[in-house]
Amino acid sequence: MAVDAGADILGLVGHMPSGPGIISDGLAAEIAAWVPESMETFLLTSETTVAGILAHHRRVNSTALQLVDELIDGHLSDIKAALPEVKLVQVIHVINQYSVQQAQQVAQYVDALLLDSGNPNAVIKELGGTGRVHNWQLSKDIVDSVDLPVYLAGGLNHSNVSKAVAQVKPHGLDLCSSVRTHHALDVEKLSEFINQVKSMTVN
Ligand SMILES: O=C(O)c1ccccc1N[C@@H]1O[C@H](COP(=O)(O)O)[C@@H](O)[C@H]1O
Repeated sequence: MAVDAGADILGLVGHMPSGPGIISDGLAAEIAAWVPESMETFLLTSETTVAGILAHHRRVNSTALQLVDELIDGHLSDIKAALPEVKLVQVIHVINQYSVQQAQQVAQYVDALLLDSGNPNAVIKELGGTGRVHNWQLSKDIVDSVDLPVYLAGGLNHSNVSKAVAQVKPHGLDLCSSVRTHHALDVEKLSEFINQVKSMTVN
């Protein structure tokens, strides 16, 4: 569905404490093996140890790992050393000025950053898929202060995406809630969003 609608990257959402798009590792592996080679597959993992992340990747075999939480043991460079061919994308949940420092600290160890609106400190952690917009000025500060691709996520939809792109100037966009109906991916909403983005780049 997402391939037909014109998406460049497929997000495969692993086990999460919350969020609408979770699928089993078995299904994620099937999708990762099936998509055209030109398409990237981002495995969203909430694992917080190097061993857990490597094991999750072994089960799915995606082209990239989207780390939606912070590591509690080991280091990002251990993951890179073990999986040099896999793109590492660290999610920064943009909350306050500390988020900008956090982004700057991890930037040297990963291939890209993804700025989202979760709350890892909530009783039930929110690690994405919230449908909420965050402070785009902080996101802009991050884009301006790191030298790697930065994706923007968090509450994006067809009516706010032009403003988001104009303000933050991200490398790419990621979204979930606004292209779903009754929790399932809605191809019409996704096509509408992608067409909106494509018309912005043409104009
Ligand atoms: O998609 C999900 O269900 C999900 C669950 C838990 C963590 C991340 C998840 N997806 C990521 O959430 C953001 C965007 O979410 P939204 O548009 O604000 O709803 C994006 O990075 C997705 O990859």
